[in-house]
Amino acid sequence: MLTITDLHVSYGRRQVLRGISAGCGEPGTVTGLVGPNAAGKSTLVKAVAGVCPIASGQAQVELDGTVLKGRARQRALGYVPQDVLSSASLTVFESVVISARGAVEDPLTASAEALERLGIAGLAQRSVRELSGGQRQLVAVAQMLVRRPHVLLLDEPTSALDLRHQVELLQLTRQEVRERDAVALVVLHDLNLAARYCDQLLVLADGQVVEHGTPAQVLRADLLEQVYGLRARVLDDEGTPVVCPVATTCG
Ligand SMILES: Nc1ncnc2c1ncn2[C@@H]1O[C@H](COP(=O)(O)OP(=O)(O)OP(=O)(O)O)[C@@H](O)[C@H]1O
Repeated sequence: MLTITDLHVSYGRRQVLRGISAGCGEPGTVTGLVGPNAAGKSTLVKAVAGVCPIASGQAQVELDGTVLKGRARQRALGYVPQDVLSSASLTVFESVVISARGAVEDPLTASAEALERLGIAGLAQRSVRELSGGQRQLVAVAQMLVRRPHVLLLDEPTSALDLRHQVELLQLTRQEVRERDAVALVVLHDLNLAARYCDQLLVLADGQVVEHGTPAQVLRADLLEQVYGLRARVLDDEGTPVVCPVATTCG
């Protein structure tokens, strides 16, 4: 379980997160973190991942009734940052094995399995440096998944992927958390993918939570207008909301 309580984060004197509180779902669920540019989504994920200092409040990770601290907390977290830059002169397989070390019993087998699950086993012997943006993004997810974290933190994991790979990655994320009773917090800009593959959505704007609920509860025309300044119709596809922007004079 991941529980965020009254979390404040500042960059210098600039307050970016202003009292975020949210429980990120029951075990086995995916929470989509959505909202406009500069809302504070990446900052929230970084604060939970422990890579950006928290001014006040907390992001508590609980496993089997115990609140995790220190190294145990870090081990339970898996983080894929927004920019997966790598200049490492490693092969894909080596980079995943290094990530797996210390986290799983058999890093070689676990790494091969992770690459297989992501459909990138064919890249195993390629140099990470030579990969395309989308391939690199999938390798970064493999490096995270291979550690079998309890809390998966993915910051725009689909930004470089084609539609098929976006769908497959989100399906895999959902399958992974369900199989292992883990939780995932996933930053997404595509509201229709978020609606389809997330159990709940947390909407941030200007460093605060605007709405939190199931996709059908959250994705309403009035909310889209309020948060994004976007006129849209929201259709219903057998219980899943589908956002259709209304054409403006320039569109
Ligand atoms: N390292 C930093 N130093 C100073 N300000 C920062 C830093 N990182 C982010 N910010 C500022 O914090 C605010 C929130 O940024 P953040 O990246 O968390 O937003 P976001 O919701 O993830 O945006 P996007 O959807 O555009 O990726 C922005 O105003 C940004 O300029």
